[in-house]
Amino acid sequence: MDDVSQSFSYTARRTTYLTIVCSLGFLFLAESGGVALLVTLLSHNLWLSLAINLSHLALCLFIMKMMLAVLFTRHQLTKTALQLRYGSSLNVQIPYSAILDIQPVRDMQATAQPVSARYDAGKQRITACFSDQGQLLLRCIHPLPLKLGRKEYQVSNLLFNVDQRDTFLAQIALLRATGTAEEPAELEFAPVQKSSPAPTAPGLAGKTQKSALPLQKSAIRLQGLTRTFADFVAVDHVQMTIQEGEIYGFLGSNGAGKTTTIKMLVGLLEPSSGQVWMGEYNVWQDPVAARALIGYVADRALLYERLTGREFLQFLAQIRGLSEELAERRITHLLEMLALSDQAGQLCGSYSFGMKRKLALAAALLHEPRILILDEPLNGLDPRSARYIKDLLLQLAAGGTTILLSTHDLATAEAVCDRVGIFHRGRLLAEGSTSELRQLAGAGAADLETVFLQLIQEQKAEVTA
Ligand SMILES: Nc1ncnc2c1ncn2[C@@H]1O[C@H](COP(=O)(O)OP(=O)(O)OP(=O)(O)O)[C@@H](O)[C@H]1O
Repeated sequence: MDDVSQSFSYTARRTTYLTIVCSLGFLFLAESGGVALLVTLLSHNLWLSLAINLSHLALCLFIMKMMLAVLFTRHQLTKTALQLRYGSSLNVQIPYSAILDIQPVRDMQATAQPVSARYDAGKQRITACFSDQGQLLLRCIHPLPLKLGRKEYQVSNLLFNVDQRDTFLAQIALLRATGTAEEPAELEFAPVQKSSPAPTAPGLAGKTQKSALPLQKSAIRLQGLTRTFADFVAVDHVQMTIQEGEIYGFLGSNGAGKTTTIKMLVGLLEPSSGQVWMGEYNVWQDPVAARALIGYVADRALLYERLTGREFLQFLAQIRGLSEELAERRITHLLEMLALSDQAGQLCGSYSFGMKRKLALAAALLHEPRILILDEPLNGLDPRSARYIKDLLLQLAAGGTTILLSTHDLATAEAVCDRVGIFHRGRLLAEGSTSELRQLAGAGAADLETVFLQLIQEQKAEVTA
């Protein structure tokens, strides 16, 4: 087994539990002892009474052992996996790479059940709790075959308790970040270079300056992505890789193909050819798993006009399967963060355009997606809100969220994006950081606007030549 980084027990209410178990054990022992004594007196058979007494004692010890076992809960964080141990029936290892997320919850129902670990086939859940304090719900990316007792089950999520829940979450977040970087064997794709030029950029390939990145997982990958409408090629063999935690901007004039590309990424428009991956999932072969990773804000916000802002978010939280308590906490936080708290009780239909966009962003962030895809996120926002959203995007990316946004606003791209991809007539003309693109465009390109116009000009010249 790997080195144990930290181990967590669960002791809340241990004394109360121990008192209850001991009292019950004592009562059971006294009662069964009385019955055994009665049998001895009535039967006058020494061997029979001895056998009855011994079997009662064995039964008592067995029940006590079962009930006390849960007190020896011990969860360990190793370099690559979380080892969950609860009583004598559950002892499983879950690799960090298999974990979708871990959320604090409070499921009272779970603790109203017997204390032994159990499996719920409907939810594909193992519940290993004996208190509603310090509960965590771990969701797996894929159902995992895990053993409970002697049986193996397909498990999508596990409910368990830990002491020091916040420390546990912080520690596991750290280990997941470092643990995955130490697992090159699990990388779906070879490490790529930050500004690998798009093969669909004739005449420009090789011009971008490459800068090597530390080993990272790709969050989004497009391979030969193409979409035609009748004879018109709206997106033409686009090839790109976006790394985890990167902010990537799609730049391009009207009709360049940005929205069409985004729609294919989020599973709304089927590509004519080519492939798209979100993390390890192919969007068109494994759509449910891929979409679970994404938060998406369309260029036109679609809201339920007859619900209030808060009701709309509550409705989406239910669809996303968030517990009521967690949903309320996140909704309140997001409404505050996006300065919508005062309007949360008003109907969405009465919201201004900018407010609708902010509410759509809150909706996309509800399930804390690993990948955020935003089509023109700053359109229609006042300068203060726009500034606020930009800061928020930087914060999210610093926390590891991958962000892909499309924009016409070159200043935004320059201020926020790690890299930009310039689209023109459905093709990815060039990509790189703004300084790389400036170099690419040659002397005199002082800003992204000059680069953008120059690249498009070059492209026109190439087409006419
Ligand atoms: N459903 C459709 N049927 C036919 N043509 C379409 C369809 N959707 C998009 N197009 C065409 O594909 C091209 C790319 O459109 P897209 O919306 O992707 O551009 P864009 O870069 O997002 O533009 P903008 O910045 O103006 O939003 C356009 O010429 C558009 O007319």
